[in-house]
Amino acid sequence: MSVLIIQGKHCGFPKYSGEQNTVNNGEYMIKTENLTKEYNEKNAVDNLNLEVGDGEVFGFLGPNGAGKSTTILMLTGMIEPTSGICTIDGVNVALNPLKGKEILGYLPEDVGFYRNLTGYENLDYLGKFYPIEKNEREERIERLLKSVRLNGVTQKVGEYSRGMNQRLGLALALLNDPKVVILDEPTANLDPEGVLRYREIIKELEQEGKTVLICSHILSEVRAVCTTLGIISQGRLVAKGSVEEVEDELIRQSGTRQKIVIKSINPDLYTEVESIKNPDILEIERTKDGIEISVEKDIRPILAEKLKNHCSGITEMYLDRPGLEDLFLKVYRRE
Ligand SMILES: Nc1ncnc2c1ncn2[C@@H]1O[C@H](COP(=O)(O)OP(=O)(O)OP(=O)(O)O)[C@@H](O)[C@H]1O
Repeated sequence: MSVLIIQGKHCGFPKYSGEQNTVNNGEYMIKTENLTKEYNEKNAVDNLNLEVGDGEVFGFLGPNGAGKSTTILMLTGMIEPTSGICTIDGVNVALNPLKGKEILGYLPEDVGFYRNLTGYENLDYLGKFYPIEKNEREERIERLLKSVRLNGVTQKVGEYSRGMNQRLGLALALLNDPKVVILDEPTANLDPEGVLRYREIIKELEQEGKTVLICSHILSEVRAVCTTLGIISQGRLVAKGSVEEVEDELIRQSGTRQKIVIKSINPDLYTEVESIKNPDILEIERTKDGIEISVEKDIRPILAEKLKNHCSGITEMYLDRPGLEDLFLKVYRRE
């Protein structure tokens, strides 16, 4: 998806109807209700119900063609839903895209800028579309360019590397000091130093209480910065929760076993664990230096508590399960 923010060809905002267009969302900053987008009689997004709370850093994941970009285009008011609604901080963005733009900062996958202007000139020109005083705008531009390490760069954007272009895109997404930030593949073109700085910026946004939705295929990156994750597949939300909860769900969907491995010289360990009645324990196996417990979810704190008085011979206890990337591949390779 290649988008020029504000003036690009994809900015075909639906007209503001003047209807009542805010709803009470409780604490949700991003909310979709039965959000559907149909293309060629097929639902790219299919009755999607998504809720992202105030201050969450939410990772929005899914295999190719799952409907992520289509969802983001609806959240940013760039395309209209076929049915259902989406709100940002209670604002129905399809009915009031201009209000939505005040609340929202958006970094598209390929952000387009004016090639014959510098980074500063681009931000200054595009920043004039926001209701920000000149002095405030200039101060923010200086600060944001410094934040993305582009301060003092006098090159025209046409001479920027892809990474520099993406960093400028992040600065633009934050220019209106948005409550909600949507980032589409924000690290795709960044070098390792750029990725580190990006992570710091996300931490800063989190500390400022912003709500951030990050769409990325780089799962290790998502895992590093996101407090919650959601997985969309065939236009529907199939898992949502903390990273651990989503991993648990993928383990379930993939039929993978996760194990708690306990190393111990204590011969009574097997019997001790067998006596613990916990529905998340599926199977216990003896190994040459301890036991392996197949579990529904990570119950190490419970085991540690139950075993603390009995099994002084425990030398090691760890969870053995595939990471998010492996699980994702297992579940979605067939799609
Ligand atoms: N403008 C369009 N016209 C017709 N079909 C479309 C259009 N945009 C998207 N689609 C279809 O909708 C489905 C979802 O596409 P979308 O781009 O939202 O997926 P995605 O999750 O962002 O994928 P990727 O990870 O590859 O970017 C796909 O089947 C795609 O072919």
